[in-house]
Amino acid sequence: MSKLSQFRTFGKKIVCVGRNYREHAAELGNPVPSKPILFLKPTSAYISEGQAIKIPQGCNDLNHEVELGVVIGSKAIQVAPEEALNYVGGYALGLDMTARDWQSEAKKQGHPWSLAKGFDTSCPVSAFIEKEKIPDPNNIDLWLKVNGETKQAGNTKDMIFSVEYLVSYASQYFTLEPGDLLLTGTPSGVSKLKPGDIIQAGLGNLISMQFKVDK
Ligand SMILES: O=C([O-])CC(=O)C(=O)O
Ligand SMILES: [Mg+2]
Repeated sequence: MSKLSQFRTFGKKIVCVGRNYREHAAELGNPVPSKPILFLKPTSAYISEGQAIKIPQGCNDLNHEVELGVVIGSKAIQVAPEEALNYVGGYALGLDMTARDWQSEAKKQGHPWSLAKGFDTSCPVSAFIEKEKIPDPNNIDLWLKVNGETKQAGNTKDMIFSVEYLVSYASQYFTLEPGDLLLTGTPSGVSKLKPGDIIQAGLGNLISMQFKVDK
C-alpha cells in the first residue's frame, strides 16, 4: 500500500485551523485569534487529482483556500509543543474548499460551519510528502492559481501559530491518530470560483496539483 493510500484509508479525521494568517483574517473582516480556531471536515470530503471539485447545490460563493497539511504519524495525546514534530509523519498540500455564503450565514446565526466546510469534495489533497522533504514546515511557500492567474502566494512563516503549536494544541482535545490530517489555515487571496475553473496549487518546488471545478 502506498503512503498516500495509507493516509486515506487510516485517516480518521481532518482537523482544520481557521484564521492562522493575519492578512486572511483581515480580508474577511475577522479579528486575529488569540488561540487557534479549530473545526473538522469529514473524511468523505477527500478527493485527489483526477476528481473534480463540485460546487455544492445552492452554494453561490465557493472559495479556494490553499493550506499546508500535516499528516500525523503516531498517536498523539496531550503532547507538548517541543515534542509535537515527533508525532508528524509527513505532509500534504490541501485545499480547504469553503462555501463562503453558507459560512457567512452560519456566522450571523451562530451556527456551525460543518456544511460550509465539509461538503463532498471540500478537501482536495496532494500526494503524501515525506517528512524529510520539509525540514522546516514553518518556512515554506504555498501558492494557488485560478486559470493561470496567481490568487494566493504565501509562506508558512506568516502563520500566527506554528505547526508544533497547532499539533500540540489540537492534541490537548482530540487524540490525533496516524493518518489524521491537520490543515493549518490559508494565506490571503481567497476568491470566488465558477464551473470550469482550473485550480493549480503548489508547495515550494516540492509538489503541485491541479483540480477542475464542476457544477
Ligand atoms: O474560512 C476561514 O476563513 C477560516 C479558515 O478556514 C482559514 O483561515 O483557513
Ligand atoms: Mg481554511
